[in-house]
Amino acid sequence: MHIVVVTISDRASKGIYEDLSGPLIEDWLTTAITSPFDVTRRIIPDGFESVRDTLIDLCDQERVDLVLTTGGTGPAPRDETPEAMRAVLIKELLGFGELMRRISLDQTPTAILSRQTAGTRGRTLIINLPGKPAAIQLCLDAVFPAIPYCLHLIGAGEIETDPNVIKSFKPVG
Ligand SMILES: Nc1ncnc2c1ncn2[C@@H]1O[C@H](COP(=O)(O)OP(=O)(O)OP(=O)(O)O)[C@@H](O)[C@H]1O
Ligand SMILES: Nc1nc2c(c(=O)[nH]1)N[C@H]1C(S)=C(S)[C@@H](COP(=O)(O)O)O[C@H]1N2
Repeated sequence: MHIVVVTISDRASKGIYEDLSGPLIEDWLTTAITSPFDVTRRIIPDGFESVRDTLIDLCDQERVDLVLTTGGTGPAPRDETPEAMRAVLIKELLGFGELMRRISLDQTPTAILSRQTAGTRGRTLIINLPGKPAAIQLCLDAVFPAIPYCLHLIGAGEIETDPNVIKSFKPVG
């Protein structure tokens, strides 16, 4: 199970501020997943080509099972993560963005500004999270119960979670 966390931020990629969201995602995964996996992190600038080329490389060359991105989902001119996703995904999974926006509204009214989405390309599942560190745990707690089954359905690696942290749901039969 190979997982890659991609932080998408002009300023974090230039070292103007420290990337907090990428490490938060890695820590969350380490707490929640009990089966063998490895996780690597990348930090890239915002922008359509930057995000598209990174995601295609991770899916088609690196054959990563799960890609979690953070940042670039808002309405600002340089926020082009959703446009890049549209160029990369073969199947969009709209429920991920819908659930994360719904749950995030309890935290902030600006949750509706995130255009985060998810989907698959080959045997890779890609999920966007907002850039704000405060969004990470909330969004992962919300959507992760469905991720092991999704990975199973697309023929990616199998994943087990600690039921005290995340109860994965797998339909029987
Ligand atoms: N990866 C991150 N680590 C730490 N803080 C972050 C991260 N991403 C976003 N933030 C925080 O959330 C704020 C808003 O994030 P947003 O993604 O809108 O940044 P931005 O204004 O588009 O600029 P940039 O893309 O250069 O980070 C940032 O100013 C920063 O304080
Ligand atoms: N849970 C949660 N979702 C959130 C936020 C947040 O603080 N918590 N910030 C919102 C804000 S202010 C913006 S602009 C959008 C897009 O952020 P991004 O461009 O960093 O991805 O995510 C939104 N979703």
